[in-house]
Amino acid sequence: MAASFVPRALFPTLDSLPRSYYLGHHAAGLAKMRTMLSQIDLVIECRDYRIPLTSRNPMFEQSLAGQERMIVYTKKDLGTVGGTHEDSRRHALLRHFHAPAPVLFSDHKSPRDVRQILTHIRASYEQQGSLTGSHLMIVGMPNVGKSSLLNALRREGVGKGKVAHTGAQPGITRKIGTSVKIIAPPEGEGSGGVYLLDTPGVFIPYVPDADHMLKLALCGSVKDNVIPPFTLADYLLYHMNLASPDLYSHYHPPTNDVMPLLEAIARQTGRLQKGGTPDLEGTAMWLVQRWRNGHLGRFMLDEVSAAALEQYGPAMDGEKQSSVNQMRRAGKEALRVKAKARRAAANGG
Ligand SMILES: Nc1nc2c(ncn2[C@@H]2O[C@H](COP(=O)(O)OP(=O)(O)OP(=O)(O)O)[C@@H](O)[C@H]2O)c(=O)[nH]1
Repeated sequence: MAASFVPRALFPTLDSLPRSYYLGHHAAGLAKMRTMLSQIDLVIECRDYRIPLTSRNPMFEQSLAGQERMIVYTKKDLGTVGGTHEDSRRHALLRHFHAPAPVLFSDHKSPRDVRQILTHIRASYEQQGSLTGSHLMIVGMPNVGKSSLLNALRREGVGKGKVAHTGAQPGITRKIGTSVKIIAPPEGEGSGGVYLLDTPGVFIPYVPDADHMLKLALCGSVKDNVIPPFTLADYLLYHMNLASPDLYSHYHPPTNDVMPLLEAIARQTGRLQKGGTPDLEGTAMWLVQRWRNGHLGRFMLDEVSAAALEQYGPAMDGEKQSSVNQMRRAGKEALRVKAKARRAAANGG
């Protein structure tokens, strides 16, 4: 690495970025989730490990108040190389932060991680002693890995294959599905067992500022057409430089300028348009996708420290409360628009 290279300490504030992100079906999903909570014994709340703070949603937390829940930090493998002292420190802080709710960390491809989650689920089920079985709901931001976890729990729990669709774009799970069995009833008992319900990405990301929006977009919780590809690639470059410019040294020497990096990658990987000009936009999305798949470094986007968690503490300040109200209003408006469109379609336009 060039000794003189100094990474940007801050990413420039981008006032033009959209700060709210809203999908109509989220509102309907959230409303439906609320009506179903009374039949749910345990909520499994998935959060993206790389953004433990940014993935918070006060509105969602309000809806779950008083519900027994378990927090699962998904995509652990993308935020860390694993097994370091730093990981243990971070895990301890997050466990303390969410107490008394149990906190687990998962890579959906790790049978060990999935079995640990199953052990907690089983303990909760046995404690309830329900004869009719235990009903769980899995919730979390779009694209956080809910369906992958559901499939993994089912695979490890009852040895059955994939039921829920997974995908690299947010919003794959659109309808609240039926429940699937993940733990069989005890031997000799016909009824019982543990059933898990998949929900759509009802955990609408809470986006108070551009930095939140960029992190959510980089992690794939916001559709890729919301943030311009160059902005997203530049934001990734900013984080790669903070982690280590060696991450892209194969393509370019350390730089704070994303365009020459994209051009170098486009040429080296053959991403060229007619006439041989580099396809910079396509390369920007390819770069982001490479990172999302763990090929350009595994690092956190949120710094997890006691002070940062304190700042994000459970108390909701005025600003957050007003954001919750805004989201509620946006939700109601989206439902009104949808209902109007349906009425218009029923009346023949
Ligand atoms: N590396 C890694 N990738 C994961 C993990 N969990 C999920 N993914 C990937 O993340 C993407 C989204 O996963 P899904 O399970 O479809 O996410 P979802 O929360 O059900 O998505 P929505 O349907 O949009 O709400 C897929 O490409 C998965 O392969 C994980 O633990 N590690």
